[in-house]
Amino acid sequence: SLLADSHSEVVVWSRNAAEVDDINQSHMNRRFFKEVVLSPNLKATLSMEEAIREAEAIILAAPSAAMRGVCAALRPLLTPVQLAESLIVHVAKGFEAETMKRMTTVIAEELPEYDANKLVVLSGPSHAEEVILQCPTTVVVASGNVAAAEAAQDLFINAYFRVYTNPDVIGVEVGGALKNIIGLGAGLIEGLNFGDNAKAALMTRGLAEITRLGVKMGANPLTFAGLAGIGDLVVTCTSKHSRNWRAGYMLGQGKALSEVLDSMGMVVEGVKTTKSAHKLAEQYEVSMPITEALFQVLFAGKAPIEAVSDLMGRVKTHEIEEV
Ligand SMILES: NC(=O)c1ccc[n+]([C@@H]2O[C@H](COP(=O)([O-])OP(=O)(O)OC[C@H]3O[C@@H](n4cnc5c(N)ncnc54)[C@H](O)[C@@H]3O)[C@@H](O)[C@H]2O)c1
Ligand SMILES: O=P(O)(O)OC[C@H](O)CO
Repeated sequence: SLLADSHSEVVVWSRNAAEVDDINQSHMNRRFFKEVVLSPNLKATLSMEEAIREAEAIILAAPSAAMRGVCAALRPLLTPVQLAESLIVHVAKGFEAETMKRMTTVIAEELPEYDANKLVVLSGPSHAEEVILQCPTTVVVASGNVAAAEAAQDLFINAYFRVYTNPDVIGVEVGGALKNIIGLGAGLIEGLNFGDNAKAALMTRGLAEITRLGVKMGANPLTFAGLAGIGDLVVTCTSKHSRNWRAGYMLGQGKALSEVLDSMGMVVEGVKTTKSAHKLAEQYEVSMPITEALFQVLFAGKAPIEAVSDLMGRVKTHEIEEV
């Protein structure tokens, strides 16, 4: 919808025939956005081949768990011209669960003929529910290739969608993935009725552990002070639109994880990301107490109230690591 506001031909590929019909016939996507009328520039198709035919830019917007499969299906459809010239941008915020790989790594592995350095990640505080209403939104695009990042900036930027560039692909991907864990925690705190001090604490100390792991993985620490770090963390921990926050809220109210996920009907990236980050923390020997607490609640049956009590009772320490 955002791209169709500034570009004449935008085609969405979907597996869902009802969704495709709704977009093509009524210019609506009522499964997700009840009352929004979409641009007539936006078309939908059930055929991936048709969606990417002659595409100058390809946006990969599937959930992280689906990214490898989507790219495997895309590979034989890309023409030599597209492999050499098309921009590929992904917007997924998570890791591959089994391998803990970042999305640009997964995409590069599945599209070996495409220059991996040209891949772009777009991230930042950008709930679709607000972008589609043209509410002012800012994001960051990162690529190892400055020209690719700037091409993505030019592709997406418009009067209500401001796009910054950043060369730090690792930081932007890690920030976008890990903020979802803290979003789950913020919802959980609210579900327990623990108030705003606790939420502020979770966001602040959450950013500390996101930064700690990100830097060990090779990120620039300053990226976490930007849109893909604190920016997205704030929106996920405070917005009524956040699926991660909502899932955490239900957990805090005592609902079981399976019940919560069944009721969402949309991806809650933070659940699988908690498992990945838990493993990454071990691998990189980084302390991530909030992630550990969420891991215990999600996968080891620990009561949320007990997890918070454990967090508060940890051994006393300095705030700033170098001290
Ligand atoms: N929703 C947002 O506001 C938002 C903003 C920025 C980034 N993201 C990220 O974008 C990604 C997708 O999130 P979403 O909000 O669209 O999730 P969603 O659950 O709302 O929608 C996911 C869509 O992908 C489709 N899908 C799932 N598996 C698929 C597969 N194997 N092949 C093809 N299609 C498949 C689903 O049918 C659905 O239409 C996530 O990583 C999320 O973190 C979401
Ligand atoms: O609804 P959430 O929690 O998946 O968050 C969506 C986006 O990442 C917000 O920027």
